[in-house]
Amino acid sequence: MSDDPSPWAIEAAGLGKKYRRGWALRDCSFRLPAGRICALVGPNGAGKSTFLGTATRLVTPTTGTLRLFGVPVTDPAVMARTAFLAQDKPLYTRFTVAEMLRLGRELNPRWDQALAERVVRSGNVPLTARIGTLSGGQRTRVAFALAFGKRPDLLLLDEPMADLDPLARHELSGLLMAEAAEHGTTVLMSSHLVSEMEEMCDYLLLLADGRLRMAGPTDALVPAHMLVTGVASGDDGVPEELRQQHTVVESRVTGRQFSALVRPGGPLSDSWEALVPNMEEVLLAYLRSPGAPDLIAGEARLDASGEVAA
Ligand SMILES: Nc1ncnc2c1ncn2[C@@H]1O[C@H](COP(=O)(O)OP(=O)(O)OP(=O)(O)O)[C@@H](O)[C@H]1O
Repeated sequence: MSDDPSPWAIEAAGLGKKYRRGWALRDCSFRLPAGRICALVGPNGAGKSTFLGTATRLVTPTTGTLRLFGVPVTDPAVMARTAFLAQDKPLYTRFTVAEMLRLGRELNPRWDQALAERVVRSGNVPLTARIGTLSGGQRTRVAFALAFGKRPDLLLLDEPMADLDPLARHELSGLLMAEAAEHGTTVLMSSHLVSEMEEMCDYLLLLADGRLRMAGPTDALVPAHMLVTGVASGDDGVPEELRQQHTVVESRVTGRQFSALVRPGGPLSDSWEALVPNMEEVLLAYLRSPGAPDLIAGEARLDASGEVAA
């Protein structure tokens, strides 16, 4: 989208949402380049749906600002460019599938009927069936068809794959990646299926307890870590040299051996064995270690006033 004022699909600056029980999202600042497929991960209650709610104007932030393609999310112009697949997949149960797609066509000027029908038909969902008679997974497919059919520039998906069978997940994630690549669509997708996210996504946001713990391109974040094992030494078994020269995200001592997930600050000692972790190992280490320093990659950094952070 060359005429866009901004190469950033999402810019969040100091974004926060406070409910009576407390902060659901706190001081969330990052930016997501247009055209990326981004995983939004984190434990239950981390604030993922709350963030997606702010991007779809269903949730009004308590603090901060959010811009989509350089335009404040409060500007009605951005709504035509986004599609949202909510966790509970709200659809009209009395409508038939065909009527639901017709509604999509009438409400959206960029509607792609052929694509929407392809998504529905490839799951053998009859166009004449009433939504209320469909299985959970079939309804999800119809909701996918509505979101894809809108041909959005930004597709926001809240746990889209949760009730799909493995075959349907595979097929729809393939379609999602192909559509995104062909049309330059930016996708932000929350999910607990980390290994699937690792295959699909090239950008990552990790939320925990309402806070952004990690943000950036996956090929910058994941390889910034190593799994290190060696002979335990020192007071608590974790070698002092490891702590002094590298950032230890998580460590464990079993008998005479220590193991740790670290962000190397330089070459690692030859006396330790080092392996490259996968995305799940990195995410789990951060989630088990709330005190570990956050990792916001340079490209993703924005400060609370919306300036590019150092
Ligand atoms: N409308 C609301 N009123 C009060 N508290 C809310 C509301 N919506 C969310 N919360 C709280 O905000 C926090 C974040 O919730 P949110 O739904 O954003 O988490 P999530 O990461 O999407 O979780 P999950 O993986 O379980 O879907 C939770 O503690 C939740 O109880």
